Amino acid sequence: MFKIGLTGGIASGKSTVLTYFKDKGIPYIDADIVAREVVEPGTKGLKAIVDTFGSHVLQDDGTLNREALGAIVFHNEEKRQLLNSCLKTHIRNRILELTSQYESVNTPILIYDIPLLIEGEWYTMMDEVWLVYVNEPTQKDRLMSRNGYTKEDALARINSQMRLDDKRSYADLIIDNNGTPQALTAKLDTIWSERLEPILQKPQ
Ligand SMILES: CC(C)(COP(=O)(O)OP(=O)(O)OC[C@H]1O[C@@H](n2cnc3c(N)ncnc32)[C@H](O)[C@@H]1O)[C@@H](O)C(=O)NCCC(=O)NCCS
Ligand SMILES: Nc1ncnc2c1ncn2[C@@H]1O[C@H](COP(=O)(O)OP(=O)(O)OP(=O)(O)O)[C@@H](O)[C@H]1O
Repeated sequence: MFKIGLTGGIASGKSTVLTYFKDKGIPYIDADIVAREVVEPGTKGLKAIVDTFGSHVLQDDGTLNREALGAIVFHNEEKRQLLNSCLKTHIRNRILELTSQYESVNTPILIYDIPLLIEGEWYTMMDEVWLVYVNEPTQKDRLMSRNGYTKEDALARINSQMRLDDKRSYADLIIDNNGTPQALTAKLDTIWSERLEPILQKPQ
């Protein structure tokens, strides 16, 4: 199974790139979805968060108050590390479990969308790392308009991740997404025909 680790920074365009390949029928694992699964009510992940941060990060219905927790962890490095340690093992185990399931049915290509692929050292298990790259002003503008964040909130989130420029040296392929959506699609068409179709055409 050919494993592609798709990464970038917050709002750099990973989901947009992933959607292109999803539409081509390529299986994927989305770490943001896994990170939501492992904090559903009744999970060990949610218990670890409540034990660490207190029950005020829960909503009345017992689900995680993501906004409240985000407001804490994206403005405080130490608290963010605490959150990471609450969830790291649960996220890791679930991603490895899903990987085995895809492996067992001879999936030819699996794409992992993992925002913290480099920081979390996931890149070591990938055959290729693809970085969706944007410059910081574009990243900030897209994040502000997608999430309605203030400039300060957008920068707090961007600064809580490794700089995109520092991620470049880990990448086998850099997908520049500073241009228009049409320019991105044209790049993805080339990647599809030059890199992925040949793998799919090989006898499995
Ligand atoms: C703090 C939380 C509750 C905020 O939730 P919210 O719905 O506002 O954001 P969402 O989960 O959609 O994440 C948006 C983006 O923030 C970035 N991000 C999320 N967690 C982190 C983190 N711990 N460190 C740096 N960036 C992060 C990622 O780029 C992600 O794509 C949530 O992000 C969370 O539970 N994070 C910890 C889990 C984690 O590490 N996720 C990253 C995937 S491996
Ligand atoms: N080339 C582009 N031109 C203009 N807007 C774009 C482009 N690519 C993506 N966007 C927009 O930028 C925002 C961020 O993109 P996307 O959600 O794909 O990023 P992401 O890396 O998956 O973010 P996150 O890590 O927060 O999940 C979205 O609103 C998306 O529609």
